[in-house]
Amino acid sequence: MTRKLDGQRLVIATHNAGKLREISALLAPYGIECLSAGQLGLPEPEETGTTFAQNALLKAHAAAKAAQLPALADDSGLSVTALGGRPGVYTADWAERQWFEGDPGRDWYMAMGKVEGLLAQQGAEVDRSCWFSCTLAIAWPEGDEAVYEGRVNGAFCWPPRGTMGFGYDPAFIPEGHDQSFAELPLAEKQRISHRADAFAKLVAEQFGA
Ligand SMILES: O=c1nc[nH]c2c1ncn2[C@H]1C[C@H](O)[C@@H](COP(=O)(O)OP(=O)(O)OP(=O)(O)O)O1
Ligand SMILES: [Mg+2]
Repeated sequence: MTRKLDGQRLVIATHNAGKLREISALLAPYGIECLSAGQLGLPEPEETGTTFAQNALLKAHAAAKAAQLPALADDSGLSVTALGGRPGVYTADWAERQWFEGDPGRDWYMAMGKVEGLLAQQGAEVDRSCWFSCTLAIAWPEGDEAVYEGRVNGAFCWPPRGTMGFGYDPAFIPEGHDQSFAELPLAEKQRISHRADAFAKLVAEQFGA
């Protein structure tokens, strides 16, 4: 049986401000006090896994152990069909500035441009379909764990559009919409996103009857 959250406090084991905002909003109706990894001064573990689940578990266990509280981590990324699912688990790495110019920090525009560059090599008629994946992992200090996976399909658009959201949002148009995740109101992203899909499964198991 999966362990369930029984206390009020939960560490949100992410150093990404955009994720923290979305996860805190998704948790708001459930009376959970969210403590962020940044707020607690927790280190950012190296993401050595080769799957979203491995990385999410690694981040959740590291935070749970360090804070001695249950912790929720999110590992996510964008997979492009015509690129064989890349960048996938390596989506954040593609945005590392040092990858481009030996300079720490992240540059989403450069990373989206790298995806576009690889797609453009395949010609104007290239399949632009892609999907965002999100794996949420909860870990407890005693070692228990729970994993929830979500996905949203869409198309990679270029040039990027919109100013809301974070990361690759300006280049992603979810299926059934004409606007990118960075143009849609946050409430709509929170209804259909990969994170929302994983979160619905978490809610059903953790907070369900
Ligand atoms: O809704 C999203 N909208 C736009 N971009 C997104 C989204 N969800 C994930 N992404 C991108 C951001 C990052 O490049 C990668 C996740 O990488 P990932 O390692 O899971 O997160 P991260 O390093 O930014 O923060 P942390 O590990 O501290 O949670 O996928
Ligand atoms: Mg990361």
